[in-house]
Amino acid sequence: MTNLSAPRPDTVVSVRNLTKRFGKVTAVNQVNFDIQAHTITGLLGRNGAGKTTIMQVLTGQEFATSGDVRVFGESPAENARVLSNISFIKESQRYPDDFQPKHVFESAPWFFENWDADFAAQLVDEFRLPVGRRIKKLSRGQLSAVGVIVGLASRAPLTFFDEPYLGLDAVSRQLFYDRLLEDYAEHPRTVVLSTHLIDEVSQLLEHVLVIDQGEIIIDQDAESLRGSATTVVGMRAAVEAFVAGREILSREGIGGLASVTVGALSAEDRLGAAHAGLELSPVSLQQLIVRRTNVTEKEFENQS
Ligand SMILES: Nc1ncnc2c1ncn2[C@@H]1O[C@H](COP(=O)(O)OP(=O)(O)OP(=O)(O)O)[C@@H](O)[C@H]1O
Repeated sequence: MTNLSAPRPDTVVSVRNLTKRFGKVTAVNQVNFDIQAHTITGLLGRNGAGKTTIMQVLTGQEFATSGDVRVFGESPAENARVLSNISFIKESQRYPDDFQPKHVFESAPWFFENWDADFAAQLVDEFRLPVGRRIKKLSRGQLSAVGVIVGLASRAPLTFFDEPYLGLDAVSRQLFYDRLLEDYAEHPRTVVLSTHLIDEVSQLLEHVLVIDQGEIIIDQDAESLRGSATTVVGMRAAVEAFVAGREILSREGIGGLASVTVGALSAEDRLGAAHAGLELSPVSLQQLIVRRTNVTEKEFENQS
């Protein structure tokens, strides 16, 4: 998919021809990509696409079937030096019986040398997390908050969030996005975020990796991806004249009005559209990805 040869010097993750099979299931098939230092990358895709499997291989929790995976220039498998620089936050995290959130936060400095206890305490307040309650008794959202707090306050040089906020309400999710962005600006690090809530995180993402059926189908800067399609709306005849000869991604219309989504437009194209009395609107990242993964938006929302 990408122009892959030798990784750039600021490459934190480098994946070459990665295949991971579970018995007869090929979860990840000949995948190639790099992740650059100090970026926030969205790892996106439908259910069962292979996102978690990729993160498990990158964090040394699963072995690759074949291919080469480098994290900070080394194989992550059974590599304590690499793993001490990684924080992997996932919904299925298990804690010892009888553990309370405060025990998690007290033991975190053992694992994360950049752990910021004050930041963790601030987040506990903001997420209203009952730190003295047994983890087993926490609500789903409170359990997610434990993971999110660990992921943020650990300030690991490489942090993976795998659907970290299942159960978090809209206010708490916004809090997570805000704190992530603020803290990332102050303490730059490399973050990989796997999510179905694409539009919610869209503004956070600098790079987008989309995986579909075990293969990378998009590996692109978020900015250029956003600019890769535009919807043109106006009187049918004017719209049709404007889009003639262009790549058409979708087309809708009602009466004399038409709405057509086309590929990237130049500044000159945009001026031309304005002169023709046409309205241009950006296509959301979610819509773009849904189109490329070939499902209807309804189907996508149902599985999110
Ligand atoms: N331990 C396993 N044994 C057998 N199959 C597995 C195993 N782990 C994952 N798979 C399969 O590999 C594929 C990729 O799974 P993975 O969990 O990586 O997807 P995902 O993109 O994270 O999905 P979701 O968005 O639903 O979490 C799926 O078809 C899944 O059923």
